Amino acid sequence: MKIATLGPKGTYAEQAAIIFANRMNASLDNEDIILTTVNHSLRLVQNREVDYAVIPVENKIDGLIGSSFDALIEYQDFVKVCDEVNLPISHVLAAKAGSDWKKLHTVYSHPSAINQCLNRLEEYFPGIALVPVLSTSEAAQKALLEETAAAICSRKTAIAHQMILFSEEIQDYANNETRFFVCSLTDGPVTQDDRTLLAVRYGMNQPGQLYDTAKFLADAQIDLTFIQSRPYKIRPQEYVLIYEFIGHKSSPSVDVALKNIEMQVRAFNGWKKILGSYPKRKREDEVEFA
Ligand SMILES: O=C(O)C(=O)Cc1ccccc1
Repeated sequence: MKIATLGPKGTYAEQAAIIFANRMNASLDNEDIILTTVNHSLRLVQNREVDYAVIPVENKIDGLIGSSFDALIEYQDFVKVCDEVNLPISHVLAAKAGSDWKKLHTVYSHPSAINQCLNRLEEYFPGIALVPVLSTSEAAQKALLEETAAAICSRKTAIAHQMILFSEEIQDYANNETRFFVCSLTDGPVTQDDRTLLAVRYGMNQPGQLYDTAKFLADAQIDLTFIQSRPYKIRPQEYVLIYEFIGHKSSPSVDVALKNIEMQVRAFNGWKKILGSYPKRKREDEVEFA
């Protein structure tokens, strides 16, 4: 099995990919994990160069990771969400061995990780420069090159680089966790505890469009888990709406709602795309081993 995910080595996404491979009883060698960007991971699935992509989509403190949803919309013709991993997250603030926290000037991390620690960082290090990079492990690599920089990353990654820990559990709220989507060329199987992700573009604007979609779901007794809007990047102040709800796309009640939504959006030259159906999973530290 080959899996593409966010790199370089040492990201939380890599941990999620390994957890998913274990769940599938697949053995992974180092070369079976391709460490790259979120967009490129999905492209590798589309081109059949890997079986799965694992991408971060939602953090308990910082919320939905918009750029990952944009990538799912971009690749939706071929790539579907088929599973998820809910990973407990605990960040450290780490720096090159020998650095002095009193001289700290810059903190690098993934933008979501920075947001998860914003209050603490402002309290402990007022005026510090917060610099976003593509991942927490890239942040660690950057911090190692500077005497006055630190990274927000996992404890494991900091230890692997022999860094010193200025602070552990640096996130603003306890019991932090991030949800990752697993993506492949097909949706997940029906498990009776599934969710579906739907993207809707309404086309011509009409009052009550969001209400009508929500009503089709409500009429079919479908429970919404979130609605998110993303910019429709080719026209200013226009949006793609993303709905996540309980139920597999192949269940009869979801099918009825989706057919109604299809008629609704077609009437105004809009579109609807199913981004995938996938089992709802427990947080990994609550999973019981057989
Ligand atoms: O940068 C990482 O390590 C990622 O996997 C993305 C991310 C960043 C912050 C919290 C969870 C996941």
